[in-house]
Amino acid sequence: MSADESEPLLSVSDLTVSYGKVTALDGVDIDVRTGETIGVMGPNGVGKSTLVDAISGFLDYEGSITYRGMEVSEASTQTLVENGLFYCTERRDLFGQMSVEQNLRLGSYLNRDGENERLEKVFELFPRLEERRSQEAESLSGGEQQMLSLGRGLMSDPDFLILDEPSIGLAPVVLEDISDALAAITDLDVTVLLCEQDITFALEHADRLYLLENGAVRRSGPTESLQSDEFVESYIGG
Ligand SMILES: Nc1ncnc2c1ncn2[C@@H]1O[C@H](COP(=O)(O)OP(=O)(O)OP(=O)(O)O)[C@@H](O)[C@H]1O
Repeated sequence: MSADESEPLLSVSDLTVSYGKVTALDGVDIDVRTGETIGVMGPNGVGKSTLVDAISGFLDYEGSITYRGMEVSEASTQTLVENGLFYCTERRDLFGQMSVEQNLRLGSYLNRDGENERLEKVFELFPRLEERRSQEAESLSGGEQQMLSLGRGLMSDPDFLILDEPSIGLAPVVLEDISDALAAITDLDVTVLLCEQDITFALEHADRLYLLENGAVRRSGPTESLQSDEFVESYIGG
């Protein structure tokens, strides 16, 4: 069976999420297949964080979100994580007074087998974290905290990594490190859902893109086919 005929790993169907009277997402459909890197694009306030919060089971929603065939609203966070889903939020959620290494080891709390090997891999990807392994997380720069957040995600040995704006607020030189790490992660056959405002970053990494506007999917398709799309061009042009 080719990849296209297989069941999606994640299937979002007619998803609507409201905060009181504000409808943040309105009838969104997204499929992610094993091995793909999917970009979800859009400017501030378009609904990207709402989408990934809902997929990770943190929000009530209408419609359906299935991960490995399980309806997310009916699965516990532990079940989702045990089934390979890991969510790296733009908020990073690090434990500031714990060391870099302790934060990383927390990522593997449900799966200690192979933890030390995974730690070595993360340090290979991010030598700056190894140099700072005993330093408190809150004393890291923004870019280093982003590396730590990504590294902690990898410590869970994920099948499906959800990244909410990994490029946000980073200086270009740090962005290059994050970009290299993401390329290495996708080479490891981890399926990735990448929410991004930075179109250059998304175009570089995603196999397919969904462009959101006002809480709805405005365009979707393979990255190459959207590169010359006039809506995408107008978005790049600002
Ligand atoms: N807790 C909340 N209560 C009320 N409205 C909310 C809440 N969280 C988000 N919203 C609204 O929902 C819409 C989508 O927000 P969301 O954070 O999902 O967008 P986003 O695309 O992730 O933006 P950003 O890139 O700025 O993080 C916005 O209009 C936002 O103001």
